Formats: sequence, C-alpha cells, structure tokens
Amino acid sequence: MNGTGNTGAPLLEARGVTRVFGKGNAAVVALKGATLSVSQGRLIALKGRSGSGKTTLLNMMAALDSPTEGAIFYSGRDGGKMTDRQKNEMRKREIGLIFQSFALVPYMTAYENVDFGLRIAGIPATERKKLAEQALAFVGLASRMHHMPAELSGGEQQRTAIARAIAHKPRLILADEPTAELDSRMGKQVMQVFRELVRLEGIAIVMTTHDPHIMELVDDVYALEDGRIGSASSREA
Ligand SMILES: Nc1ncnc2c1ncn2[C@@H]1O[C@H](COP(=O)(O)OP(=O)(O)OP(=O)(O)O)[C@@H](O)[C@H]1O
Repeated sequence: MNGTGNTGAPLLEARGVTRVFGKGNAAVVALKGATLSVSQGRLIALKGRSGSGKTTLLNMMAALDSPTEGAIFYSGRDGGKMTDRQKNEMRKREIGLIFQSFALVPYMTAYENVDFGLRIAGIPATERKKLAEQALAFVGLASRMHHMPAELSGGEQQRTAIARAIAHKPRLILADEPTAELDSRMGKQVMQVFRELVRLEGIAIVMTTHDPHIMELVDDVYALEDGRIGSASSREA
C-alpha cells in the first residue's frame, strides 16, 4: 500500500478470522476461521448465500470491525496492534470503499461527490481538481460529471461511487455487492471498470456478490458457507 508497499507482504491477509456477535445463547458466529490473501492486481469475489458472512468479512478487511479471533494484516501490519486512529488513517488513505446503494450525497454533483471524498481523505485542495477529473474520466463520466446523482443512470451513479473510491489512488478497493442494484448491462460496465483498474493501475479489488455471471469475470472466487471459506478457485492472471 502507499508508502509501505515494498515489504513483500500481500496487500491484505486474513488469518483464521472468527467473528462472534453477541454472547451466551444469543451468540451468532458470523465467521469461522476465514483465511485469505489479497495480492496486488487481483480481482477477487466473495460469494455465498445471504447470511454466510460476506459483509462481516469485508467490514473486517476495511478495519471497520475487529476479529474476535485471528488477525488481519495490512501490508504485513497487524490490524489488532493498530490504534483506532491508525486504522482510520489507513482506511482513508489506502482503501476505497464501494457500497451496493452507491451512497452518493444527493445534493452534490458527481464531481462534488468525488471532491468531497478527496477532502475526507485529507487531500489538499490544490490536488483535488486534477484527481477528481482523472477518476471521473477513468470511469467514463468526463462529460457527465456536473450532473446530480438523480440525473444519472444507476450504472453512472455506481461509476461515480467508483470514481470517489479510486480518486485518492488507494491500492485496495472493497466493494459490497456493487452490482446488486444494477441490470446486467450496467453491472457489466462496472465489472469492466474493475478489470481495467486491476490491469492498468494494479489495484486489488475484493467484492461480494450473489451473481453467478460475475464469477467468470474475476481472478479468484472464495465461497463462504456458514461463516467458513468452503472453497477457493483461481485463474491465472
Ligand atoms: N451486528 C450484528 N449482530 C448480530 N449478528 C450479526 C451482525 N452482523 C451480522 N450478523 C449475523 O452474522 C451472519 C453473517 O452476516 P453477513 O451480513 O456477514 O452475511 P452476508 O453473507 O453478507 O449476507 P447478505 O448476502 O444477506 O448481505 C448472519 O447470520 C447475520 O445475521
């Protein structure tokens, strides 16, 4: 990742991650000993039924939640040994998050949404315009960037959300069901943008999905079943 990417360690590694919500009789074991490794330039899908633990794992990869057992390493750094402040900083600078529902600010244009994300990431004003325009051009929205979200199609809104997630040049993107609210054509556009990010920028992307068609478009698939990673399959890059 930025500044720490030459350690030889994977961008992100989950080792034996277990997450239990609640206590006693009410305890829910959402993840059971999940282990996976994310290297630069890979597009990875986590698949599994509703309730299998996909979002729980993604939230922990994003350092939004902590494992009950096991550990997550970010370029070799143990997340369990980082303070909340260090985790917040790392998330802002090194990770881009994308959600199923796009999560755009409705009264800001596409450009303003991306600029807002850059401000939150602490990027100085002098650099923001160029980075926002570059990111919006990358996702094919150069000519639509001054439109409000409501004036954009679902696919364009999700591509705006991708531009916001990539504008600060993170090395890792975590996307929770990014194509779930899109029809198949728009879902494909989003997957094309992901493939180009992986190929041209060397970014690693981990996405959750239910969609069997998407499995053909990714490099690695991890199947979650009742909180366990039941199987993994890869194709050569
Ligand atoms: N904060 C929480 N408190 C209690 N239980 C939780 C919490 N978050 C998730 N769970 C439970 O953990 C399990 C895994 O949930 P998770 O949201 O990770 O599944 P998912 O595979 O992402 O499902 P979906 O595809 O429906 O989004 C479920 O049984 C869920 O009810």
